[in-house]
Amino acid sequence: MKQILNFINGTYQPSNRTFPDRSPVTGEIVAQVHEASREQVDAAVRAARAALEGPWGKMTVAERVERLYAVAAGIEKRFDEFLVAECEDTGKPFSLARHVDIPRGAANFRIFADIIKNVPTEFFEMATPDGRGAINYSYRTPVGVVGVICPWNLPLLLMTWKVGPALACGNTVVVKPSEETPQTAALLGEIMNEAGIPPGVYNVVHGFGPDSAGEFVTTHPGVNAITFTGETRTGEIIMKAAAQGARPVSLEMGGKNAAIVFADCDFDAAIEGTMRSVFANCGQVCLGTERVYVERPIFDRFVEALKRGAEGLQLGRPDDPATNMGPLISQEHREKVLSYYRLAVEEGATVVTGGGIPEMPKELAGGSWIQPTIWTGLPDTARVMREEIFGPCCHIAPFDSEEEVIARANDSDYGLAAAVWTTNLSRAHRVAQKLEVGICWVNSWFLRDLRTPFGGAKRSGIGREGGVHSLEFYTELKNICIKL
Ligand SMILES: NC(=O)C1=CN([C@@H]2O[C@H](COP(=O)(O)OP(=O)(O)OC[C@H]3O[C@@H](n4cnc5c(N)ncnc54)[C@H](O)[C@@H]3O)[C@@H](O)[C@H]2O)C=CC1
Ligand SMILES: O=C(O)/C=C/C=C(\O)C(=O)O
Repeated sequence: MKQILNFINGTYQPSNRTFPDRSPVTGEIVAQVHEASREQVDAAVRAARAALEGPWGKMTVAERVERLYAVAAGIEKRFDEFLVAECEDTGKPFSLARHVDIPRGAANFRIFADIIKNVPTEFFEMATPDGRGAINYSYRTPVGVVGVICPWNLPLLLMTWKVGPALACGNTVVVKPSEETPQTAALLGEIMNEAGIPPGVYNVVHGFGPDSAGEFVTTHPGVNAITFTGETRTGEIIMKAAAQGARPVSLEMGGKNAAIVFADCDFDAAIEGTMRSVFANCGQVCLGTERVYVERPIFDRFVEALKRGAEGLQLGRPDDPATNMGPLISQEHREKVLSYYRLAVEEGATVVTGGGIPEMPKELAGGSWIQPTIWTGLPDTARVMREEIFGPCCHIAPFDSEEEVIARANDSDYGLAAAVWTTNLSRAHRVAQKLEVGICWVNSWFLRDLRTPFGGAKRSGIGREGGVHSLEFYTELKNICIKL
């Protein structure tokens, strides 16, 4: 059986306790994961601290950048290994991971290497009473040891989205991958060694949240800052842990994202984009759409077309080229999503399609498969309309005016992302500016320029990462004032 080890101070380390890594596709155990003890987490944090003082801390930006390029190249060189590991853990189709997860894993190192090379600094001249003046300039230093707590939905993509900028800024990291998806974070340790990243810069500790590696990392006084993606309730717990020592947090959390489809949209593009935003990654994307609002004149046509699309999705093994939807991450998560499928009916929804468990071939029957599902007929007050489900499902509601739909889209505790579909340019700007979200796509979805700010409003998060915004979190910005 494959063993997934902790990666501490540049070496792979077993531990006394293991837990199973199950395939969401078949339910079979694919590996045993070594759960880091409190002492191992402490060793990882101490290694990360020591690395700050060692060769890593002494490197020039140019030297760091060369190594980050080598990490990106290392991922690309072993692309297929990352692909297989990621799909084994998540069950997602190869076609998705090949185009999104693995290339982004490499891009996250390359882009932040580029950014750190080119980052400008502020400079202010000032007058002084003696007439000689003074100058001020800002100077960035690493924040220190960064705790990186990751979810399971886009494991390599989201982990490297944090580790890339953290290392570019000269920090060291202790990564806690999700217990569901430990493989690619562990594999990345080999790439780090091959790329000449000194021991202790990148550490990986496996385990769970409470009373396990997640809690040990976030409560460790040697960790200077914590970045997290996952559920809002977990983010709140981590924020409390970070309060001890007044440590900064970057939190990217849940969403209940709306898509707004105006009657003047490019209909086919809106259907294609909404298909992706609802069903990609089996609906397990924090940016995904769970509430679709469609202007009344095209409502029936839209519901019919999305239904056709959902019913055309091919569920199957990740390596089957025909597959375009995988299973949910686990039986436990499927139980959660199915509880919302039942709740939708109890709350009075009309089930347009789906609503249950699909029939799968015998060899896949142990997987966490679920039907893509569409509802209509719920009031905006229904729990299904207000709580994050994180599955391949959406509710479609008609609307009659721009003001009405903006108010309904904004009527949410969350504020992560939105998609607006219209060919009216003025309306696109007007609506996008009024939506209470961190990211608004117009006539697209998940079109990502990594230099742009990324994060959520309201209960969807705190802070922005991406481009120079990541530098705000991963560096201390110091002002140096020199009297001339
Ligand atoms: N919006 C998003 O990006 C995501 C949302 N979710 C939602 O969250 C639900 C729960 O999924 P989980 O994987 O359990 O998400 P989670 O938020 O509980 O877990 C994310 C990470 O946090 C760690 N963690 C959990 N509790 C912790 C604690 N007390 N201290 C430190 N670390 C802790 C976990 O081990 C994991 O690495 C899902 O059903 C889904 O609805 C899950 C993944 C991503
Ligand atoms: O950075 C991205 O492109 C994607 C981010 C997605 C999430 O944060 C998520 O699904 O949790």
